[in-house]
Amino acid sequence: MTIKIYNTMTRQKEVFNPITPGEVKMYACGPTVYNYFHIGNARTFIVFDTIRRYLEYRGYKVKFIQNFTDIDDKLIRRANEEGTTVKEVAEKYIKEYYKDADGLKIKRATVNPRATEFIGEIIAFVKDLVDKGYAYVVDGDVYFDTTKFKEYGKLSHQSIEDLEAGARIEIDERKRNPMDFALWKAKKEGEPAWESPWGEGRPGWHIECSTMACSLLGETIDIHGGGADLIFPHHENEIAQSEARNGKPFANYWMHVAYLNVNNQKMSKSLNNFFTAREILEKYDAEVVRLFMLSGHYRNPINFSIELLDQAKAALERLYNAIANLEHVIETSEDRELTAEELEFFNRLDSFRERYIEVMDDDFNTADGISVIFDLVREVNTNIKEGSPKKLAQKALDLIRELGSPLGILEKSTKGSLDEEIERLIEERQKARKEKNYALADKIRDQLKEMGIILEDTPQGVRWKRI
Ligand SMILES: Nc1ncnc2c1ncn2[C@@H]1O[C@H](COP(=O)(O)OP(=O)(O)OP(=O)(O)O)[C@@H](O)[C@H]1O
Ligand SMILES: [Zn+2]
Repeated sequence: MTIKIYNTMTRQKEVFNPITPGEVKMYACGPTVYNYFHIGNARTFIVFDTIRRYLEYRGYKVKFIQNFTDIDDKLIRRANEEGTTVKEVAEKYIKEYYKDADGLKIKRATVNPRATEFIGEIIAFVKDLVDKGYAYVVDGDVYFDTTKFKEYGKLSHQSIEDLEAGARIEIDERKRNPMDFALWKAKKEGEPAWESPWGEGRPGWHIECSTMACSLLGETIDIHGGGADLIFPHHENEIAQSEARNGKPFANYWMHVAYLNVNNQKMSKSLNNFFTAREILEKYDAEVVRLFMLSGHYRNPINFSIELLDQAKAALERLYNAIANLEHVIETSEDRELTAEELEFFNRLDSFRERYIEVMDDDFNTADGISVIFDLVREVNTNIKEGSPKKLAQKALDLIRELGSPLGILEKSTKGSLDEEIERLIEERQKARKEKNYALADKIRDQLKEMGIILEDTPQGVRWKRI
C-alpha cells in the first residue's frame, strides 16, 4: 500500500516516492508575524500538522520546516503604527504564534526559521541569479526576469502571455516585464535594511522561502505547500527562482489547502471577517477545532460557523463517551476467555485500521478517516458492554486512540475535561432546582443520561456514575 498525493503541478494524484526512502523533506509557508493568526490560517497549519503526523504514523522520518516571515511591508507598517521596531513586532507575534499553535496541538516543526536569520544566504542566492542572467539590478532593486525562465506559469497552469494580459496595468518603468518581481528591495527612509552588493536593502518575500527551503532541506525537496492563495504568485515565483538557480526541480509534490470561508468568502484580515484562533480557543477545546477542520477534505473549501463547531463538539463528546465506557469496562471486568462472538469482533477490529489507512493514504482523506473512527465507535458501543472481557475492551480502546492521534484528537485523558463538563452540568441542575425551575433541571438530567451519566440524589448531595 502506498500514499498518494494530489500534486497541484500535475493536477493529479501521484504515488508518493520520497527522495530518500523512509524520509520526508517538507516545507510549508508559515505566517507573516504582524498579528495574531486567524482560524483561516489555522486551517492550513492544522492540515500540514496532520499530514506530518500521518506520515510519521506511516513510519516516515519527517523533517518539517515552517518559516516565519519576519520582514515585510505589513510588519513595517505595524511597527510604525505602534511606534516600535519591526524586530519587536516580530518577536511579539512569534511568541503569540507559539501560544496559539501549541493551544491547537500543532506539533512544533523541526525548524521554524526566520527570514532575517538567512540574509547572508538570501544575498548569495540573489547574486547567483544576477550572475546567471536571470535577474537585473535597477537603482538598488533587484528583479527576477520572468521571461528568462521558460517554464514560468507551470504551477498555476498559465502562460506568461495570459498572465501579462491578466495583470493589472501597473506601469513600473523599473521592470522589464510586467510579471517580473522583486528579489531585493532598496532601502526606503525609516525601513530596516542590510548591506548588500546592490546597496542597503531588504529581501523580497518570495526569495526568503526559496532560500530557507533550499538551505535547510536541499535543492530538491519532497513536499512544498501552503494555502491555495499562495499558488500564484508566491509559489510560482519560488519555483522560478529556485529552478533557475539550481537547474533541478524545486519540489516534487505541491500541496495546497483550500480556504476556510465565511459566507463563501475567504476568511482574511483584509476583509475583516475573521476570528482569531485565540478567540475560538477561549470557548472550544483544541480537539473540537481540529475535528471541525479535518471533517472536510483539505482540498475542499469549508464554511466556518459556530453551529458547525458545536456539532463537532457534540461529535467529539460521543467519541470520548465510548472511550470512558471502555475504560470503565477495563477497570471493572475480569480477564476471561473470549466467547466465539467476542473473538470474531476482537479479530475484526483490525479491519478498521486497514480501512483507515486505505482512506488516509489516498491524499490524506481525513473526512473519511474520521468516518472510520465513528463506524468503529458505533460497533464498539454495541459489542462491548459491562462484563465484556478486559482484553477486548483494551484492544478497542488502544485502536480508537491510535486512529485519533494522526488527527491530533482523542489524546486526552477522560478523567479531566469530561468530568469537568459533567460537574458543570450538575451544578447547573442544582441551581435550576433551587430556583424551582424543574423543567430545566429535568432537561439537564436527560442530557446527562444521554452522555451515559446517571445521577443519584443522596443526603450527602448529588452523586453521579456512568451507566
Ligand atoms: N482563509 C484561509 N483559509 C486557509 N488558509 C489560509 C486562509 N488565509 C490564509 N491562509 C494561509 O495561512 C498561511 C499563513 O499566511 P499569512 O500569515 O501570510 O496570512 P495572510 O495570507 O496574510 O492572511 P490574510 O489573507 O488574512 O491576510 C498561508 O499558508 C496562507 O495561504
Ligand atoms: Zn513561502
